[in-house]
Amino acid sequence: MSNKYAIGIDYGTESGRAVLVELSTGEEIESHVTPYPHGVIDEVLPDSAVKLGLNWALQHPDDYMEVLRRSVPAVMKQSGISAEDVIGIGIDFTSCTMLPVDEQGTPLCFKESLKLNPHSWVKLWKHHAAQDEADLLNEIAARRGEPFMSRYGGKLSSEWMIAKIWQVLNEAPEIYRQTDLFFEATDWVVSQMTGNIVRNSCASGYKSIWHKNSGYPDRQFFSALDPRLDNLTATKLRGNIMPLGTKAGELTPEMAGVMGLKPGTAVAVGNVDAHAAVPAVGVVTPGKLVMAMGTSICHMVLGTEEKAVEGMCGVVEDGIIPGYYGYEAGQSAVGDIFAWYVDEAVPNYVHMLAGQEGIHVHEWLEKRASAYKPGESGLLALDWWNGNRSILVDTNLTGLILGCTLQTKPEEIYRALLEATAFGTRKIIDAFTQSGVEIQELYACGGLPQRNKLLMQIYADVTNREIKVAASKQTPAVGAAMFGAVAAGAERGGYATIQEASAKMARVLEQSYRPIAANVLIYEQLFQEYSRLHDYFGRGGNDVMKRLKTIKENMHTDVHHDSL
Ligand SMILES: Nc1ncnc2c1ncn2[C@@H]1O[C@H](COP(=O)(O)OP(=O)(O)O)[C@@H](O)[C@H]1O
Ligand SMILES: O=C(CO)[C@@H](O)[C@@H](O)COP(=O)(O)O
Repeated sequence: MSNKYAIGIDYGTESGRAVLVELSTGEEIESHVTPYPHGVIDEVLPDSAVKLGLNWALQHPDDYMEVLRRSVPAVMKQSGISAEDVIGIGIDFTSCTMLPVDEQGTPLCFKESLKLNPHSWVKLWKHHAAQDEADLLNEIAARRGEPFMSRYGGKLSSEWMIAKIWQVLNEAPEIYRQTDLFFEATDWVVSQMTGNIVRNSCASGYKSIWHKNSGYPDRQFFSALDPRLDNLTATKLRGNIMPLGTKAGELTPEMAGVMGLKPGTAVAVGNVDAHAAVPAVGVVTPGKLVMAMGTSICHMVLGTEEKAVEGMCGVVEDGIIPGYYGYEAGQSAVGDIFAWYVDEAVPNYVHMLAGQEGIHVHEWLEKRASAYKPGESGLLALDWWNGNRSILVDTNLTGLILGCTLQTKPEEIYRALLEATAFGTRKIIDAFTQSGVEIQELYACGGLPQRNKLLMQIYADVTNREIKVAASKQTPAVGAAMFGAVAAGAERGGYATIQEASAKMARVLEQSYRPIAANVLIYEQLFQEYSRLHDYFGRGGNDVMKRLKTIKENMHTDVHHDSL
């Protein structure tokens, strides 16, 4: 029998990437990246003068289709393999990235009459404008003693589905009324490929308060939020919810033509980006924390029991690997913080020197920052540039750098920012282990681990744990391809289970990062200081960050009104 292949597509924040993977070894034959033509829409709606509010982040649904139109034919062409031998497709996506569609599955923002309404567009995972709804949801759920709250670390994020839907209802009831379904973007793309409406258990579990045994919360809960949401789950969230690895359907002839593949190719149910990465680094058992490190970090670990962990994003049975409870926590900004610093705050001379050395500013800063010992700069930062997802679950928190003097150098600030994100991860690890979810080893994947060695050494030192690094630079896409192979099934040359696929296809680099004892000691001291700042600013000791944000929002509203 000829070699068989699957295609995995990873839909990130800025781009979608397709990889073509050989199934017996996991070898990545070809990959192709399509940057989203419209990128992240956070200022003005496309082709319009409609300005977006603070904390908005939207996307264009056609950008996702563009990835299918460009990247899939590209990997097929580059590889020269026959479409007959591609037996499965899997996709993974940022989440909760959601959109409203009509009865035909057409996104409402494609309609002339609705396209100027920001609520008709895709709300990206990092859309943070539903915080009021999230706060109220948490208050009402706590008052009612809703049992599901313990599965979500005691608080639901404004990034998740119900807060986002409620914001649509509050601010654009006409869009809510015209919405037939609210979709996770991953499920919408699968529906476009197969013609079937199938939701995936992973995104539904983590982001939409769905539970394998008890389903969604009852109608009384939704009525208590808002009587207009009473029947939400039976109407606008309806649809079969299927476990990961299930075949959602087969590629339609039309989409097969667009993608250069065969009609009938198996398509797996959608998945969440970070979660797809777990089997792709070979993690199918408990005790191993997988960190998907990119724009943000998602932390995933498996367990055999359901435990309550402060501030986790969720624990979902079968949510990552069938047969286990999958735990997820996360930091809403990591690479994004470093990007902010490089783009917005690094002095011009650094850009010039990096240019003269022919290296990227990140590399220049990393090189210089590596010359410092932990603690040597006297700086400490709080990594809340995009709020705090875990463990405080509060998007109203903001960033902080402490200890600057007239001598402070850009590379010292860069190092303090790297360290701050490592302390954020350490907080998450401590929350898990203190609640009885074991973590012995760390695995890292995503865009950061192979780009920044200093960052990885700092993480090993701050967490005092060895970190293994994924061999692939496209780990979620490889994981998605594995699920595509499982959807195709063993009889067609794929795999019967994700565990089998992982055993054959997963790969990590030989070189790992081990903690350096001297650094561990200093970082322990710095972490104690970080924890004091964390609690002071994050747990009500001083709500200055929130007061500043309120003043800013009020000023923004005034300025906006003045300019009308
Ligand atoms: N050398 C580097 N050191 C630290 N961060 C980097 C470096 N190069 C890129 N980044 C950051 O990595 C992030 C992109 O990560 P990636 O995993 O590729 O994307 P995504 O999170 O969208 O999947 C960006 O936020 C970027 O600023
Ligand atoms: O929240 C999740 C997964 O649960 C992510 O999709 C979100 O943090 C975005 O991830 P990226 O940093 O774009 O890889």
